[in-house]
Amino acid sequence: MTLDHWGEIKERLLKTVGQNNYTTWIEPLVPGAVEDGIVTLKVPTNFFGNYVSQNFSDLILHEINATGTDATRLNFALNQQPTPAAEKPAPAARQTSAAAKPAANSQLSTAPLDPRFSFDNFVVGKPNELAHAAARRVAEGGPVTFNPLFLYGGVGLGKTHLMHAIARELHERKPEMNVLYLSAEQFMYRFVQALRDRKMMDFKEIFRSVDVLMVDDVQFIAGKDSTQEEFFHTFNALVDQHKQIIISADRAPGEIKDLEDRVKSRLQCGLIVDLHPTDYELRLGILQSKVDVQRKTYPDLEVADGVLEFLAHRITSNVRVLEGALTRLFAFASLVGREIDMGLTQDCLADVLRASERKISVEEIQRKVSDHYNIRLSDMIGPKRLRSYARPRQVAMYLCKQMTSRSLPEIGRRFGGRDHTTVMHGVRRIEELKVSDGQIAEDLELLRRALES
Ligand SMILES: Nc1ncnc2c1ncn2[C@@H]1O[C@H](COP(=O)(O)OP(=O)(O)OP(=O)(O)O)[C@@H](O)[C@H]1O
Repeated sequence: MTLDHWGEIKERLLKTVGQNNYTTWIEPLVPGAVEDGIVTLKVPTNFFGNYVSQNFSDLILHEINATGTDATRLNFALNQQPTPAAEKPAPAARQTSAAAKPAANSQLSTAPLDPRFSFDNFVVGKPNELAHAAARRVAEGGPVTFNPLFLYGGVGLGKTHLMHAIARELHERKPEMNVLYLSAEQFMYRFVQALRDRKMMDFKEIFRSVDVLMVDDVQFIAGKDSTQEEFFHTFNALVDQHKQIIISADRAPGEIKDLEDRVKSRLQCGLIVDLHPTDYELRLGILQSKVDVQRKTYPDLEVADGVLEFLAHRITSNVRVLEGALTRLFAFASLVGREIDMGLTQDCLADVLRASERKISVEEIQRKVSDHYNIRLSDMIGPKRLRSYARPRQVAMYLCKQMTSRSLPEIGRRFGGRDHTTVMHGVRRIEELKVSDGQIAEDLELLRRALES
């Protein structure tokens, strides 16, 4: 039996996966036989089949069933005859490797680029300005000055956004360049696949033929010895040829556990830049820019004064959460036909607000800070005015002000019943020192990370 309604199934998938994913991953599929609930789909390469299987098989199964065929499982088989769709490189591949060398081009597929992730809609503020500037520089595609560019930062702070923006910009400026963007997980996956299919020569050729290699979330290969080894060789081969490498991770190379020293030291050779946790101004800027995007879908919805400021103040965890909150707010407001004001925000985002409230407590901050400076908690909170206690105390007050929604008097109360002016003085002092004293800036950064992890 063959699969009926493939056209309709594809149309439904287009709606769920979006145009980009559709053209790259769904369009080239060719329906085959249906036997005992197993639907065969023909795919142009093994890699392609595995990617679709991992990412879209549930959806595809769902849509097949929705159009009346009883299907329990998908089977991906190599398509022996090239299909019109498979003959063309997938758009995502074209996006980043328009003029790839012929030998590599037929095999070079790259992770799809998210159309929302461009430099135009990346909001720049103090915490990310360096990372942004470095990303812009490599996106010019000029001579390689630092190799690799290593971007790191906590969850949801824009690493993937910047990586996609670089790939996109490189493609636009230098379409002849062969740019390969993929996650470290995909790197490993393709490596393992090549080993299994005895295609290591092809694998090496593909990876060594790129002009720019971009690997997202490199911490993923920690502890995976043979993948690390292959990554190391790929890395060296490309650096020797003066090809640009761009890497992202959730922490600095030296802090990635179970990463071989030689890989660490390679990663440390270039420029390492850090996406710092967002500050209030950046969060507000991001919210404003995301409101402009939402307005395209909901032109009639107004956001009352104070709502964005409130969100920027309260949701400090990461940009993804902030973005999700705003999307939910617009969808909810349009459903219930209400204006987006503080009342609606509180109703609609109660869970998010509670979670971010719960996230970091004054006590946690006090504990982390006293551990960090190796002093007793009671000394930090107590009355002693020795500098070795007073400075950590001010650091802790500063972090409480920044990372919790507690007021100055409340913070004062929890620091041994101090007055709010003492807290204010402490916060100001740390703000000054943050600029003039590298050690304090570093301490704050480490503490903030530890608290947010
Ligand atoms: N400065 C920014 N301007 C606009 N949007 C941003 C900014 N920073 C992050 N975002 C948005 O936040 C979301 C999360 O960003 P992204 O996926 O790049 O995070 P990440 O650092 O790669 O996180 P993860 O560690 O989970 O992989 C994305 O939708 C991204 O567009």
